[in-house]
Amino acid sequence: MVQQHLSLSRKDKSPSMEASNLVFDASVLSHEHNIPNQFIWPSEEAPKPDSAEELIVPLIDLSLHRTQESCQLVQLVRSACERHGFFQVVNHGIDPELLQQAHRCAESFFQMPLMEKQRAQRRPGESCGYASSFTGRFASKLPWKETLSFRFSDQKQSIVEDYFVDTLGEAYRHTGDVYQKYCEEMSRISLDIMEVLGLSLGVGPDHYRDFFQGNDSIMRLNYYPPCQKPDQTLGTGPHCDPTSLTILHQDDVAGLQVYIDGKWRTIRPRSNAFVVNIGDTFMALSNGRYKSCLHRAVVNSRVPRKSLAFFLCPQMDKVVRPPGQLIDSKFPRAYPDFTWSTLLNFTQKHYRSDMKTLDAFTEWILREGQKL
Ligand SMILES: C=C1C[C@]23C[C@H]1CC[C@H]2[C@]1(C)CCC[C@@](C)(C(=O)O)[C@H]1[C@@H]3C(=O)O
Ligand SMILES: O=C(O)CCC(=O)C(=O)O
Ligand SMILES: [Fe+2]
Repeated sequence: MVQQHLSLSRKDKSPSMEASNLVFDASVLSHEHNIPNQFIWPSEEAPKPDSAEELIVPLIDLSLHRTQESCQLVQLVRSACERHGFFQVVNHGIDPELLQQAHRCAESFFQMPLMEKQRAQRRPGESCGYASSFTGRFASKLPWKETLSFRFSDQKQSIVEDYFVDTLGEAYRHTGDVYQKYCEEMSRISLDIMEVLGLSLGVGPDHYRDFFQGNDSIMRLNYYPPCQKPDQTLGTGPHCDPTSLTILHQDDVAGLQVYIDGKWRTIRPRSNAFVVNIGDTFMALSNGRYKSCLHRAVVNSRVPRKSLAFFLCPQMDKVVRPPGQLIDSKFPRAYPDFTWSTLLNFTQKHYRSDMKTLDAFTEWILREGQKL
């Protein structure tokens, strides 16, 4: 049976899941030269002052999928996903005006006073809402960022627009409409990418597309205010996304870094491209053939940085299990069956997502008998 609500006693929680009493008000802290200790990361995790080299990841022309030239695209995707799980998509058909509006609406939201943003305050244990850093959620290694997260469902017509109007009022209908359209576009290109991933793994174009039909995804607006000590903190700490596929658009400020061959490397922003990466759930769906790779976001002392992240997730109770064709003696079953609902709960209530989430989760479900 699927365990929907995991009850966790306090003693089960790791110290990093404890809350701090701090308030992160970016309008004050971005000018502060002495940043609070809770934002200072240990030196082995803090970014080095020398700038990271650029990581060149393949540019996938999405307009070529379902054409005779798709063969080349499929090969590029396969080699990127076997190596590190990062690639970019261009010619995706997303209206540049919609993209611009999505950035503008994020800018307007985050520039409002803290009190106004807190009307959408994220509640403990929930993955949606506004968070000014994660002061109420974690005690140390706090991220230098503000986020606004909300749910998108392929099956609920105006879920995003309703979220904005219900949480922030009628004045946010336009913003809600922009993100509703943006998420619909993200969902559309996710399914196209799923076709390419299916072909690249030899299971055909429909297998993963069908699996993610009716997806129940998470959209997150990330806002990284300037920080006067950018070498001591991180905007988003090192982690692998627990979700299935992430489609990220960065504004024109660099900050995304991927850990490859023992080094942090930057993926520079390109206004016409989305950065796509494989998450832990897709790694499990590919039976470990495709990598969910460690990445982070750094901050700078001069300008704010924004990124828009669409985290593709399956329906909550869908069983995450790789297709039979991907299980053989070279690739025996790598992870047990699980549901996205259980993994999401694990990351929100029990374990702070990092580079080891999937292994920690696997051990946990086997130990706790949360298996299906
Ligand atoms: C399901 C999710 C949890 C996080 C948001 C989405 C996908 C990525 C996860 C996250 C970004 C990984 C790094 C740590 C985290 C706490 C963060 O810094 O935002 C993670 C998100 C979260 O748990 O809120
Ligand atoms: O802001 C970025 O560039 C990356 C953010 C990220 O990795 C995330 O939100 O999961
Ligand atoms: Fe991420």
